[in-house]
Amino acid sequence: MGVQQDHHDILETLQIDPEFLVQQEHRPTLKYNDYKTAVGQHHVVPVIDLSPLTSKKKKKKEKKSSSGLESSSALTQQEHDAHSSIHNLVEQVGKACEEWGFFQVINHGVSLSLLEELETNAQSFFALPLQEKAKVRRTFENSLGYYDREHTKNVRDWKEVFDFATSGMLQLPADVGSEGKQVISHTNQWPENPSTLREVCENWSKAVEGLAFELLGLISQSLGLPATYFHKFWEPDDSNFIRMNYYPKCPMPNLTLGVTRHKDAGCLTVLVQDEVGGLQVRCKNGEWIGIRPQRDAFVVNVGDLFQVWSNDRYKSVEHRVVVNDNKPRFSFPLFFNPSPRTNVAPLPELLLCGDQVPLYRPYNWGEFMKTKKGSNFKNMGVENLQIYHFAINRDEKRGQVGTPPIL
Ligand SMILES: O=C(O)CCC(=O)C(=O)O
Ligand SMILES: [Fe+2]
Repeated sequence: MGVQQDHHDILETLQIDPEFLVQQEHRPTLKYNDYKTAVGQHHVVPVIDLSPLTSKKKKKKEKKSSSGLESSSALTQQEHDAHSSIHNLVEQVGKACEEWGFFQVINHGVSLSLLEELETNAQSFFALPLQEKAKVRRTFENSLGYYDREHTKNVRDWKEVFDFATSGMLQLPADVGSEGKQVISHTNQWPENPSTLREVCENWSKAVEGLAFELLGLISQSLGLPATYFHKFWEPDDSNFIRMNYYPKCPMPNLTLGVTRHKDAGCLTVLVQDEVGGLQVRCKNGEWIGIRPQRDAFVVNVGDLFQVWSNDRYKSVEHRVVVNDNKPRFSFPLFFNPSPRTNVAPLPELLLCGDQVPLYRPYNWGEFMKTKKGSNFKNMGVENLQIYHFAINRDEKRGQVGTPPIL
C-alpha cells in the first residue's frame, strides 16, 4: 500500500482531529495498547543521589546553631569527607550531562507532601469544565495560564497545560511598533477553583527553584567554573516558569504524541512525573528509551542554552512524550531560564581553556523565547527557531566570525 493510500485510510477511520496526527516517520514505533509498554524497555538514564548536597546544607544549619564544642580536628575530617563526596557528585553530574544530557536525582530535599498537594490541585483544575479553564486561557499577549492547543514542530500536542512564572511574571521584548513599549509583561493568571491552587503552586515553585539553583551550581563546577558562576544570568530578573502538564487518555496513541520530538530551548528542565510513564529520550544510536517513573525522583535535562554556553560539550537531547489509551498522565516541569536580557554565546572561560573557536553566534534569550512562544501557540507552517540557526558554519570559522546578526 502506497503512503498516499495509507494516509487516506487513516483519515477515514480517524477518531481524533487530524491536527494531532504526527508524520509517519515520527510516530511511536512500539505497541502502545498497554500503557506500561509505553515506558519502553530500557531505563538506563543515570540516577544521581544528591544526599551529599542535602546533608551539607543540613550540617551548615547545625553548625550555625551548635555551641562549637566539637574538636576542630573532628570537624576538619568531616569537612574533608563532605568535600570529597561533593566532588564525586560533580563528577557524576558532568558525566551524565556529557553522555546523556538527561539524569534523575533522588534525595533532592523537596518534600513529598508538597508534590501530593500539587497533584491533587492539578487534578481538580484539569477536571473543571472547559469554559471554567478558559477563564484563565493563555493568549498571544499573555503566554501564562491555561492552554489546550499547544503545537510542537507544527503538530498539535495531545495535552492541556497550565503555565505560571515563578516570580509572578515574564517580561518579554515587545514586538516592533508595540506603541513604543520595550517589554511586555506576561502575568500569572489564577483560577477561582481550586482556591488553593495559587498557594500550592507558589510553595512548589520556591522548593523546586531552590533545587534548580543547586543543580546549576553542580553543573557549573563540572565545567570547571565556580558554583555561583551562572547565578548572575538570573539577575535582576529571570524567565523561570512552571508548567502543569495533563495528558488525557488518547484513543489513537500510535498516531499522536503528548509532545512531539523536541529539545528544550532553555537552560535546565527540572521535572517530576507521575507513575504512568511516557517521557522518552532519543539515545545516541537513534533509539527512543523511556525514563522510568520514580516517585522520589526529579528528571533533569540540560537545554539548548547549556549547549551554546558549553560550546557543544553538553548537548541538549531530543525527547518526546507518548500517550496511551488507558491512563491520563501528569507531569510538572520547571523551565529554569535566565533573564530575558541575557545575550547567549559560548562562554569565553570555556573557550580559553580548550583553545576552541565558538560554534554559535550570540543571540538574545528574550527575543528567542518570544519567537518560540509565538510558534508554540499555533501551526506556523514553517519550522520554528532553533539554535542551529545561530551555528557558525565551517567556512566562517576558518575566516573567524563576522558581526553577529541581530535576531
Ligand atoms: O511531560 C513530560 O514528561 C515532558 C514534557 C516536555 O518535554 C516539555 O514540556 O518540554
Ligand atoms: Fe521538553
